[in-house]
Amino acid sequence: MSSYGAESDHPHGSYSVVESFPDAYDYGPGEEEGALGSIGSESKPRIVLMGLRRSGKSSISKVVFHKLSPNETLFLESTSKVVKDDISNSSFVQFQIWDFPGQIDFFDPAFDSDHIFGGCGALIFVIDAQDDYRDALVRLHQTVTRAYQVNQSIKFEVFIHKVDGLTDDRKIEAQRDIHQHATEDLSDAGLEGIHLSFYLTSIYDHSIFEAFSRVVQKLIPQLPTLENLLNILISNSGIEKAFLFDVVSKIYIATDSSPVDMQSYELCCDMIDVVIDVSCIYGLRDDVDGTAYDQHSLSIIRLNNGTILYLREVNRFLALVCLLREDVFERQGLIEYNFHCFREAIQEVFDIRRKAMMATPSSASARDSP
Ligand SMILES: Nc1nc2c(ncn2[C@@H]2O[C@H](COP(=O)(O)OP(=O)(O)OP(=O)(O)O)[C@@H](O)[C@H]2O)c(=O)[nH]1
Repeated sequence: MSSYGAESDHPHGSYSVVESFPDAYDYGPGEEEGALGSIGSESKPRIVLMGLRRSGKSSISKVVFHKLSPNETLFLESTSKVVKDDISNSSFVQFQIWDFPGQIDFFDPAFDSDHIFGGCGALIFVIDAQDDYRDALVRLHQTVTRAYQVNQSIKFEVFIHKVDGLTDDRKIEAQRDIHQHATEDLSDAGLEGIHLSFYLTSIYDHSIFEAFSRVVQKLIPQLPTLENLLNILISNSGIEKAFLFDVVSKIYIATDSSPVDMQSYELCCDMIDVVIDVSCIYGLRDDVDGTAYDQHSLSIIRLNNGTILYLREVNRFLALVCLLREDVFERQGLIEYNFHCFREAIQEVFDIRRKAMMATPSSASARDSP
């Protein structure tokens, strides 16, 4: 079973807001229908992808948000224009990704850094770890200093990318080296206050989804509330680990506060694929319009090591996926009860946000726009 659909099959994502550089910088507020009503494109948090040519920026965006198979990225053409991509997968994960061409010139007068960095929530800088990365470090420094001058609240995220080609030792060495040089360059420039986060990523495994999850989480104001709710759920139900997933992108928007290990995350991602694939094949009725994921979506998978994977629909975008021991699952009734309380609490978080958005003039004007 494949988890990848053709780009046009993507159920929620909208793509291809391609505008030519430099005209790309002026565009009016668009409208996007999300779970919370219409949200103007400009009011969505923006994630900017930058890095040298061929570092893998477009591949990351396509694999994570458009279900492109990693092998198909081999045929991607170099980006010559800024590609603005509205991500509206879930009511929580609503943002824009701007994919910049590698050859972008900050000193070009057409490069309007106030506009680009002003509304930017996170800047992801992609470094090809399989290549000589000295030039990339210079560009990283230029990018970060320029962006910081405009907007001091940007989260700077460095993806040390294409690590599938490296041994474990070389991965650690590359991370240490890049971390050291990047932070030294900043402190030499008197910018110790800038915090960079580093991630080892590859489109050929789950690391890119995990890294993107952590970037997106930083842009979700409700994160502490969600984490708290998950902590309460797991401690009262004997669950070992719980993730709140955006089903379409497989980004986890929150997890409990115990550390995340990649194996658990991969298992949960695979479970979502299995549930969606099986539902697509056996769960859809010919006579009724339906989706593979709905309020009836529920799955329990027993592994041969005494672990249970448990998936429940939370709302039409989000799923709770948990790992727990088989003996704990004997108290399934308790888990079900706690889950219902959890789902209601999540609904309340949504309601508060919806009311807050209705009350703010900017969202009201976005809703009123034609
Ligand atoms: N091995 C490996 N190759 C990757 C990975 N990600 C991307 N690539 C390859 O890197 C090449 C360049 O990828 P692109 O996504 O086009 O790079 P880009 O940064 O958008 O390039 P420009 O548009 O020129 O700025 C493609 O052949 C991808 O298949 C990865 O994680 N591992």
